[in-house]
Amino acid sequence: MAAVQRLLRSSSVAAAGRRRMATSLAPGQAPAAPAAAPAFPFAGAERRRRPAHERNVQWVFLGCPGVGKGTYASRLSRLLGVPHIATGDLVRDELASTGPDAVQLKEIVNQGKLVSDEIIINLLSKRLKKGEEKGESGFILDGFPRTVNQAEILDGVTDIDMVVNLKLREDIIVQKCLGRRICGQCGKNFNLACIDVKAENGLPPIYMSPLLPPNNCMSKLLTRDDDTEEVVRNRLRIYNEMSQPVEDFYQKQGKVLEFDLPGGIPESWPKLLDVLNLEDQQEMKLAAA
Ligand SMILES: Nc1ncnc2c1ncn2[C@@H]1O[C@H](COP(=O)(O)OP(=O)(O)O)[C@@H](O)[C@H]1O
Repeated sequence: MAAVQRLLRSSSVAAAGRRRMATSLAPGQAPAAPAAAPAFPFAGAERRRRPAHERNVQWVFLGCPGVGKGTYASRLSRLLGVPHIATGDLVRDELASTGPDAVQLKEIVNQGKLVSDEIIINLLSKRLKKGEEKGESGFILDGFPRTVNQAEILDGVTDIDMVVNLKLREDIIVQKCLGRRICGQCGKNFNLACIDVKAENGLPPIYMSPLLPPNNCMSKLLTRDDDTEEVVRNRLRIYNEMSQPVEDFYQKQGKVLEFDLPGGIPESWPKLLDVLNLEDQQEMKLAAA
């Protein structure tokens, strides 16, 4: 598999995830037992849990709205040959449909609130089922779980190897969210914000260059309806209230890899690969060219 060839270093990432987990458990401490889970419509209790050596990685990306989960999760998914499943994208697809839930969903999303666990689990189940039928193995989840209830449900049906928690200062996150644009034609994401924050109060400086679109996308750029300052601040408040406990949930299982973003993609990507014990051959070829 191309993805496997791209992994130069011998240790598998899933193993790295397991090692990390193992080292954070106290000697003799048993891993937390999976919580009793409400039904996952497709992946019920009867779904077989595949051991890590029989499948690809199963990772979760956590972090505030706009921190860059989508950017790094999709890069890693290409590198590892696993699907990047973003529940925000599943919700937006549903919004764009004429399905019965679309109008009600739009109202919730545009206020920055969370969609009900039932709806989101239903969307995710459908996506996972479709993938399984196509022979997909492993995943990187982005935007799920966002509540402890969702995390417990997920734990009830599958094993998560590692949780990558991306961190960035909140004032920068707001600027980044307000700079986000999507091309209405090709669907690619861009960011017009140029973040240039000087060192202060013991915090390091941060520079993030804008991610500008090519000329042919420039006139087709759209802003998400939920990327206004008021809604972004509401989403951050909801994240701190509902999703912060998800970090604690996985911390207790010893699965969390904390990653403070040092800057934009050119600074952050190689560092992230380094802590994950991965190398991106493609990128190295480009750099050497
Ligand atoms: N796991 C989830 N639980 C509940 N609602 C979700 C979930 N994932 C996505 N949503 C809904 O979709 C919206 C957009 O999600 P996403 O694209 O992940 O946004 P963000 O940029 O805030 O990370 C959220 O504000 C929320 O309304």
